[in-house]
Amino acid sequence: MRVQGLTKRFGKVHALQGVDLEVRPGTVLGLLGPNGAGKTTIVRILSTLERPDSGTASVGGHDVVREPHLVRRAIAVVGQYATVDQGVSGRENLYVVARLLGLRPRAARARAEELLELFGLGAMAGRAAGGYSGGQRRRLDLAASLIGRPGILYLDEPSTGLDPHSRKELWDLIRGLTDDGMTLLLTTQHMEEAEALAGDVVVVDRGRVVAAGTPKELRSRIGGQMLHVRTAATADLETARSALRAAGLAPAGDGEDGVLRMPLTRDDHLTAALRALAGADIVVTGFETRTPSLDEAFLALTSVPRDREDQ
Ligand SMILES: Nc1ncnc2c1ncn2[C@@H]1O[C@H](COP(=O)(O)OP(=O)(O)OP(=O)(O)O)[C@@H](O)[C@H]1O
Repeated sequence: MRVQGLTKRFGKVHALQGVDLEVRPGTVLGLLGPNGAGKTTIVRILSTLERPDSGTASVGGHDVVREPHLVRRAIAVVGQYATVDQGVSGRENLYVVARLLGLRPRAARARAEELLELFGLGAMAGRAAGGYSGGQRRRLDLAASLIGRPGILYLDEPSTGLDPHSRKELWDLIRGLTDDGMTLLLTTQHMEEAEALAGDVVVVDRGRVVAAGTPKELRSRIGGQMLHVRTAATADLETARSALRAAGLAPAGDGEDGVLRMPLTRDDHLTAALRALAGADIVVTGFETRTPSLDEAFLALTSVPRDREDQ
């Protein structure tokens, strides 16, 4: 899969502003970014559901604009919301998809059984899919997408809404797919998911690639420690943020949970932060350094200051 200089506008919204990325055959690329970053737009273009305004994209060697039918033949897409028919059994769901893809009844039945087994759905195969748990439904959806043996699979936020146990089960299944040589493009908002599944990660924010590398490289890029600042009054967090920015520092995230976070990428950052906060007219109730979590690393990568937006 190769994407070069992809742009896409929806009215005034610049959803993609020149995206480049590449997924090598047999690997998993994690496409990471916050809400509205442009992930779904990239996947929709690569699925031939949307045309780019400019730039090129090819999938399995086929251009998405000039050879959409060949692209569609090579891929399968698993969305955020299960597409299974809730009224019929898991077995029936897979059988119907297999028949729609042109398999004869006997081959369709065999393929359905094979996938039910592979995805640990054998025991509930005869029950209506509407009664399945979230994790079971997601597994059925994944199984349905694999019936035609696609070489390339797009997974859109595969574990959203699943509990930790079901999420791990799903991750194991997804890992198994690449052992069989499949190429995967995975979109997610969670660094943890990208690290669990993807060899390479591309971070997009506001329609641009802001970082690319292995999950480990991205985590190390923000340096060793993270500063956490709390203030007595919530409104003071904004004052603290402005004071840090004015001192040339780069606080990250929206402070939604009452904590302002900032990566400490240089030795003098901590002293500079102390000075900036001491000079602001606020009551600081917490000031501590921590090893960053993966999500904090991600936040730091996607926190482009507002004044640099859309330049
Ligand atoms: N059909 C559309 N019409 C208008 N605006 C759109 C359309 N599709 C996407 N957008 C806008 O383009 C931007 C990128 O959206 P996109 O859905 O690609 O983001 P995303 O990274 O997938 O977000 P999420 O994680 O929330 O799914 C957003 O500002 C969105 O509102």
